[in-house]
Amino acid sequence: MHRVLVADRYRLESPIGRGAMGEVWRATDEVLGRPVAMKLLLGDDSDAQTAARFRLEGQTAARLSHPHVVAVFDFGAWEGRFYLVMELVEGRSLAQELAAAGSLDAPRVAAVAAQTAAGLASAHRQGIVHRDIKPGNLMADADGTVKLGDFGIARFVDDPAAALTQAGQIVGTSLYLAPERALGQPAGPASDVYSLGCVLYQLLTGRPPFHADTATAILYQHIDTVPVPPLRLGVDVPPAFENYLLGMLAKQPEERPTAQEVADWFGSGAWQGRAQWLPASAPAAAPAPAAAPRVPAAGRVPAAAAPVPAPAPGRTAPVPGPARPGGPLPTAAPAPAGPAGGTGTTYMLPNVPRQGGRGRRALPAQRGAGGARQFVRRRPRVASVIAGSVAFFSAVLIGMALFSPDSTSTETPRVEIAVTPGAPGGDAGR
Ligand SMILES: Nc1ncnc2c1ncn2[C@@H]1O[C@H](COP(=O)(O)OP(=O)(O)OP(=O)(O)O)[C@@H](O)[C@H]1O
Repeated sequence: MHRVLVADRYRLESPIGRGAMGEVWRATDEVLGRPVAMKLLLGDDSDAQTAARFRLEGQTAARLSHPHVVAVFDFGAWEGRFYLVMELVEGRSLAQELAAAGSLDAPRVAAVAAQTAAGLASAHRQGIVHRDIKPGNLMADADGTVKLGDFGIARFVDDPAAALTQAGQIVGTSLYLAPERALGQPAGPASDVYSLGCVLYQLLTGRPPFHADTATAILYQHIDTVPVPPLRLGVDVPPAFENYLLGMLAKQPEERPTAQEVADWFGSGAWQGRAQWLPASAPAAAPAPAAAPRVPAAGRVPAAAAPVPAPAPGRTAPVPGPARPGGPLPTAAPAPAGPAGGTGTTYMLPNVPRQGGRGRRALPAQRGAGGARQFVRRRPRVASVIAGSVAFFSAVLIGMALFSPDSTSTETPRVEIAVTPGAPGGDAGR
């Protein structure tokens, strides 16, 4: 059979699969004599926006070099179509692994968590947010090593000009979409951590944390519904694992661990232990949260008997999200479901002006009108000290006003009431 040679170099061998943007082929790089994966952009390059997204995918992924990120080798155009040449991952995606097994056991999910988070952390260090973490974009090679692929809709965190989707749109999969994105805010690194939390939850339990008949209903759940702890679903998972996972699903981006913390924590084996609260957002030099008391496998608390930990104030367990925004959620315009599991959806959202700053700290909702309420909820002790101080100084000032030499009187201070001349009963208040 005559096989096509692309760009005088890549011999197409057999199709692997097809996604929203292109078809992926197994190919041979005839110059270097090695197998590769080649993604060919569907259609031609006349659609400038799609072509720009495809080009960005190549440029974005090419910046990354990490054992848990699919390497990108080449990018170009051939006969009016763009192509991307990638490391060939000989194995299957986590979506396929999940479909075959129904659910995965805790050690496997912990390994997926550690490896994916390590790849994600390397992207975040480069200022790149993936924005489409889902089982279909996690590929496992023959020995189970996970690689994060498809940076097709990633964009640089600090580059507003790189927003290649139409103004007012977000792209992603509703099943894994972070609450802040459901509210129309830009994706930050913490949004990827949330999505990874959703994926891990699904791998463990066999179902995503939120599911409903419509994408809009799922978005609401991301915003204000607390996920059911996996232990309550009868899943055999150590309490520490469950607790940490629920922390990744925190509604507030700043309450989630970073990707690097997730990688360190799962990589340390701490997930085998009893529940513990996540450490407060620590400076980079602080020890990783691996300090969890490690419980030998034989001494594990049986999952069914383990209590579900109560949420710590302002930390760890997901808190009910912010009240629903005043207006209705924007109408979802469903797109065809992707092959990787999940409802692939593009949502029309009102334009949210991007604010300065990067990543987790740049989300406008956390700085908005509800800031004082959120502060009180998160720092109740600090808030009560401030309130007490204000009350104390107010009392001192009132006392000074009432008992200063000019106004001091042995009589009970009188309350002056403004009386409208001629008003009946005008002195009734005395
Ligand atoms: N580097 C690769 N090595 C091996 N298989 C790959 C590679 N990249 C993608 N694939 C596989 O090719 C298929 C299509 O992948 P692609 O990234 O185009 O779409 P998708 O992720 O499934 O969906 P979408 O792009 O719509 O999110 C998937 O089955 C995926 O697992």
